[in-house]
Amino acid sequence: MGEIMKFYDREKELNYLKTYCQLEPNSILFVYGPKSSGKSTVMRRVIKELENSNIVFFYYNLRKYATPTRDEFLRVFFEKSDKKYLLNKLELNLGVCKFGIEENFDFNNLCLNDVFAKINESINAVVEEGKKPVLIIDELQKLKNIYFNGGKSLLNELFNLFVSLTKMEHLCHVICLTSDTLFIDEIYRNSTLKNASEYYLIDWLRKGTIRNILKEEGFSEEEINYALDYLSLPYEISQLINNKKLGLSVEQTIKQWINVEKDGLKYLIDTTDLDEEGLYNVLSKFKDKIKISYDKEVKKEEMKYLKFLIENEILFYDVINGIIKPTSIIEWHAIKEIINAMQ
Ligand SMILES: Nc1ncnc2c1ncn2[C@@H]1O[C@H](COP(=O)(O)OP(=O)(O)OP(=O)(O)O)[C@@H](O)[C@H]1O
Repeated sequence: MGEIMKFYDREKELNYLKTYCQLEPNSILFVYGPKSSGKSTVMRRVIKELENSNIVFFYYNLRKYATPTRDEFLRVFFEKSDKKYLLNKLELNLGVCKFGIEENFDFNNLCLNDVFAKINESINAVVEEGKKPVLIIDELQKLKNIYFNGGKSLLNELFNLFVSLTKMEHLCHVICLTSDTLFIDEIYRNSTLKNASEYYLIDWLRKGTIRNILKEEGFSEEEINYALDYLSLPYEISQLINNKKLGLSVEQTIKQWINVEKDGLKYLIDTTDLDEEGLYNVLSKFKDKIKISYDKEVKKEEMKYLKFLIENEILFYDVINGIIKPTSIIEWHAIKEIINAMQ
């Protein structure tokens, strides 16, 4: 699917990530950003554009799994084979790899040390062939609740392994993608990862980019100027183009989107146990501005409301830059309409 679709300009992000993959591994990279900002799409594009380089990508996409169990994790990450690494059949059109594990390996009796030894062997096999291994995990936070014998948390142990592969041994890049920003917040405060990780934000599309795309797609100057006040995410552009073909005006499409978000937000407020006033107060912070500073504008007692809105993907919390904003500009307009209706 992704391959037929148009890819909208992400020049800066592509260059950053492509260059990053070719530098010596030194830290774990966390790629984060608002919901649907295009993190996976950019990453997959990076892999495609580097397909003829000497990089071997181990790419795992956990998006497809609700919450993987320990067994599912093992089956996603490893495949029985006499090779140390082999093509990942779940991602055939990307030409990425997966760790190999001996035929007689007993998945049921694996301990974490065995798992990590296997990962190390695969990565070293790549290095010995004179190639560069890069490990990418999309939606890493889904491994959060997996435990191995002795109650060891898979994710915590993985972080230790990742620090060793990158910062200590400089063997392999580790790139983790997530749109769960409360998870990024946890990671940011995790002591194992202090001074061992970097963060890269894939944010909304820039206005200039959106303008160029709409121009190329034959939208009028008037339509473009209208749309620029509302669009921020790549899929909104594709949908706007489709809707135009289907006879809907730019204005109609955008009004519908805002209504959908408004409805969703109202439902959320109506069905939560949190008190409405607290929620509205927090939402009111966005009345006249699109982003707020976590340091300066959030009081301790407001945190539970903010957390609720972040968990439900109404707001996006960028811990690295210390700001909170709606997940999209459409969402911002929905929030403003809800606050205005209150008064
Ligand atoms: N640069 C782009 N050009 C065209 N379409 C894009 C681009 N980036 C993203 N999209 C489209 O936007 C949608 C969301 O993209 P994607 O899944 O990559 O976002 P994400 O940030 O990884 O999402 P999530 O928040 O779910 O992790 C997809 O339908 C994708 O095809």
